[in-house]
Amino acid sequence: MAAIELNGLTKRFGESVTALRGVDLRVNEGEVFGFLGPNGAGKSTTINILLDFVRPTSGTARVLGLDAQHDSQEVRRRTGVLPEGYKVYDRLTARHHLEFVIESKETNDDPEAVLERVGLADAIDRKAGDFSKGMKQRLTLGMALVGDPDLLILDEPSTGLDPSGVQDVRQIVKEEASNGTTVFFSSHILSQVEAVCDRVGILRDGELVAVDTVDGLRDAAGTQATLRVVADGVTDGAIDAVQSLSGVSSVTFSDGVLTASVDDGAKMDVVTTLEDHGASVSDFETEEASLEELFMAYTGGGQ
Ligand SMILES: Nc1ncnc2c1ncn2[C@@H]1O[C@H](COP(=O)(O)OP(=O)(O)OP(=O)(O)O)[C@@H](O)[C@H]1O
Repeated sequence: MAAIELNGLTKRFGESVTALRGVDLRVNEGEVFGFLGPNGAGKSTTINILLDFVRPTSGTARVLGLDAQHDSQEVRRRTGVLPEGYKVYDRLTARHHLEFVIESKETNDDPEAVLERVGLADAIDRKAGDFSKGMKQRLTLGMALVGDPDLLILDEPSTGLDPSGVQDVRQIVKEEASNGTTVFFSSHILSQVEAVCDRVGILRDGELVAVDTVDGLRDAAGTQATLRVVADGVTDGAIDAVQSLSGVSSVTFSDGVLTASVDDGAKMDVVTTLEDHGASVSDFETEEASLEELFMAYTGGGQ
């Protein structure tokens, strides 16, 4: 069974805005899936349809094998959600917020243990209205974790978080996934997405333009890796020879380091060509295209 299954999902707002255009997507159970796209691409609209906060114009959405519209209560009971821009209740404490979710989900979580996980145990009896932006976000994440959900939907979970908060989110996503929870999350922090996701989907202007592992996206986009070679005795002739290799571009040499953009198969050609021209190579490394570069390649810019 798929944890999330979208078929031909289309959403129009009024006459002029089409937020989603026939999106088909299958997210497997237990998968950590990163949902990416520039501002306004349709990520939140998709998430809102999964939770029946928004109704699609056409197409279907199934969540945990249930119909997102007809079975929305059951979907929400089994799903933990961190919605975009959630407003806390200013006069209620962190404990009260959690008790509210624990009651409505009819679970027996310990509020203190949940807040411990999100780094907020010390503030358990403080009013949420006095919390910083990051503390509010931590509280909202804690609320999403209540009841050991089968599916976690996190819309921009790292908004407002400091670096240690970003790391906490990463850790929690990993823990949840290792317990079999499916995690579906949108984020503009692509290094974080790359670190935790099994697969990513890239939405552009309401259309899903890519769904794959990060490695698969690299292969499909044909992006080149950056190769750096530390070598002595590199002559102009050696540099020219490297430059003329197929699958190699943007060759520069300074301070004893030759840098080049290379296709997958051309890395060793660069090293052997340098050696054939009398250079002595002491070290080399390659850096694959980052998810950020891939994102740019698939969307033409903008996060
Ligand atoms: N309630 C609404 N009424 C009218 N238009 C809407 C509504 N909700 C979303 N839209 C429009 O739908 C499009 C997709 O918006 P959405 O919020 O889903 O994007 P997003 O990918 O989540 O963006 P961001 O990264 O900025 O959060 C945008 O053009 C937005 O203006």
